[in-house]
Amino acid sequence: MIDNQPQKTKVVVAGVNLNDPNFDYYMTELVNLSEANNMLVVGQVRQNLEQVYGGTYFGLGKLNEIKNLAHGLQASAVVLNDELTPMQIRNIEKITKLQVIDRTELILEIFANRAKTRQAKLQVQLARLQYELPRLHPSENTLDQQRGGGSVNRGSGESKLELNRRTIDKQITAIKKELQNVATQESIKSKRRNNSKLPQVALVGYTNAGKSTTMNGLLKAFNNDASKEVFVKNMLFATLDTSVRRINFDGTNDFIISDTVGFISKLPHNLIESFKATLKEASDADLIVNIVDSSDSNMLQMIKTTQKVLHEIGITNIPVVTAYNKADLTNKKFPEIEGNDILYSAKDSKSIKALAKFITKRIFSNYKTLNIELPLNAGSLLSYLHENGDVQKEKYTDTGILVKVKLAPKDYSKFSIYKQKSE
Ligand SMILES: Nc1nc2c(ncn2[C@@H]2O[C@H](COP(=O)(O)OP(=O)(O)OP(=O)(O)O)[C@@H](O)[C@H]2O)c(=O)[nH]1
Ligand SMILES: [Mg+2]
Repeated sequence: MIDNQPQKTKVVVAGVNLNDPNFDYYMTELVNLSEANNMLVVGQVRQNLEQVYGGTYFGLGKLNEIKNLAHGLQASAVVLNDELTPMQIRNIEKITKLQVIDRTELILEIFANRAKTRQAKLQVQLARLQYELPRLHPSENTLDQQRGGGSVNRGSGESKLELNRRTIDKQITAIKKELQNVATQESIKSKRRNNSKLPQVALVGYTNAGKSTTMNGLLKAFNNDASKEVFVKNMLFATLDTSVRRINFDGTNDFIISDTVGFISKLPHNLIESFKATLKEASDADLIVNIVDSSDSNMLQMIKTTQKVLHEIGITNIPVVTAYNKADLTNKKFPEIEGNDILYSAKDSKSIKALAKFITKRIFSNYKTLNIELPLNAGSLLSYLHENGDVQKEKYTDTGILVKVKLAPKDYSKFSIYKQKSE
């Protein structure tokens, strides 16, 4: 049989611990990320420091330890747990004679390999160029085919560097423009959905927690259309886009459900920025379902990571429920609901039904009826209510417009200032 598996690159992972209680967890993630990038982790090195060395990140003794370990184990690269400065990377390469890959570059590379749609590809390309731009260096000039060292070539190197910068700047502008076009098309679609008044539920969470499997389980049980199913795979960042489906769990209440890109700690800032359009469904949601792999020993850190990323993308005041998935891999009884938590397995049909009920109850129980009096000249507010709520009564009086309307929580708080004094 022919082995089609590409040869794995042997690497050593290394990190500096600045007294961080989560350091072990970050190193575990780094190993998983390296493996997701087709690398074989053969060794680990760590150094406890009060602060990193400005020029070399690690101390010199530690760098020699990394060099000797890697050479002994035939590793060709060292993967580092932080985003390093270009100078630190160059110095470590010089001292260790190893290829140096920092955490940001590693994540960008995985995303680049996984991206399938035009939007995802553009988003990753943008983040990569933004990462590379400040890292251009005269001696590492990609346009300069004949690399020359020393002072003789410096002049030409610098002008080529300028040229390189301008080329990348131009590429960045072009990609941003194209992304804007894609985003406009997406936002038209999303506006159409918003105008249909349907509540939106976003499945979010740590990568590989089972968001897409959950989405498929729900679609299979309640939608019956196999063509609507999304991609599932046991690997980090299987999903890099947002899939949106209309669904109905109880025969009366339709809503929109979305599955999106998974999270991990220390997601590169540029990447989050570039993926904001993809994450828009989550920021517009009425309910966030944080899906967690309950069989993983790092479950608590994974929940915290998701909360942190949600905060970074500006999602702070949307109700969140936690769905503890993969209960079949634990010895706990499931499905089980407790307050805003559910323990379930996306692969178990009884669980999927319980999850559907759990979600339906939470989105629709949040809806409230409000009796308000709008000013007579507030026609635009009234049309907003017609578009976004269920207007049950509307009466013009001498002093204003009396309206009885059923609203989602986000609109409820906006309109409570118009509350009728006496009802
Ligand atoms: N045993 C078990 N495996 C599950 C369950 N849910 C999901 N999985 C598996 O977990 C792996 C990841 O599932 P996905 O649904 O792709 O996870 P995801 O959260 O969408 O991951 P990303 O898109 O990479 O962020 C797959 O191999 C699934 O088959 C579950 O309830 N039990
Ligand atoms: Mg997925």
